[in-house]
Amino acid sequence: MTKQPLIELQNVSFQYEYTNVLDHISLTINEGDFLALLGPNGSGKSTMLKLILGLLKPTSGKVMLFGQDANKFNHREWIGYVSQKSNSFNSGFPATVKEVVASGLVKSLGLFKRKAPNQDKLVIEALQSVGMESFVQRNIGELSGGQQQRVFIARALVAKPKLLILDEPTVGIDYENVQAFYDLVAHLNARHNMTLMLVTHDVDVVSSKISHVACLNKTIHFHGFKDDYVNLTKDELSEWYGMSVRKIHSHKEEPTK
Ligand SMILES: Nc1ncnc2c1ncn2[C@@H]1O[C@H](COP(=O)(O)OP(=O)(O)OP(=O)(O)O)[C@@H](O)[C@H]1O
Repeated sequence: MTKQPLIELQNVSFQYEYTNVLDHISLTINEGDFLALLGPNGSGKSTMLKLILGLLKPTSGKVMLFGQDANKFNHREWIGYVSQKSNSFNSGFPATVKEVVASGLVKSLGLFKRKAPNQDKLVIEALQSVGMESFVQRNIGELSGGQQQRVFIARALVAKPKLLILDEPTVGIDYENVQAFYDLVAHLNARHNMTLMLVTHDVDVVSSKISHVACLNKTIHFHGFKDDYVNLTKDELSEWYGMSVRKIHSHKEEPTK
């Protein structure tokens, strides 16, 4: 059975003023994929996300979402997004976990529309899926960074998206919680067939979970299955990136002593 492409970038270029940031990018993400988008600082990852989220328009080329031209795409609720700084609310922030998660329904309901009849149920279900239902009445600022991150995943999940985009979601979270976080998203991918696009500097920690890797540095230097990425040499990667690259450990490799 052929999988539906959810995101297609067709020969997309983008420039800010005079700076060419993305150069003839073609990339397809299919239903069920778990793609890690890797690239050094300034390589264009956030710009690419903004093009996918409809916040920027390509200078040339085309963005297709769920088979439709992104300009005409009117199902934004199918795409969940968790941004880089979703886990840094301080303790005085005046919103409960319930309110934060419910705000994720705005996209599908419209800002000034009435509360969905089943809103409370949807909020609890979303919190259950990230193991945070017992925190529903708590203030978001009282939670740890890792707990806040889970709440923001629930906020992205409450509208039941088909595609979840995570932009460096584990910055500032300790190692143990990072592992738990990736177990959670891998579960969403494997059990709920949720398509995932994860933007990161470091693929090491997710190596066992992802299905595909794309390496971006203004152009796409590699896009393929994770196992093919694992078999690339360090030199190949460094040449493409123009810098030294940390490599994910293949299970075949001996651990370093
Ligand atoms: N609004 C803007 N105006 C002009 N140039 C910009 C703007 N936003 C980003 N840039 C430039 O575009 C390039 C790509 O930036 P982008 O934020 O997409 O990279 P990134 O891969 O997400 O980086 P990082 O890993 O540091 O977040 C950089 O050179 C950046 O300076």
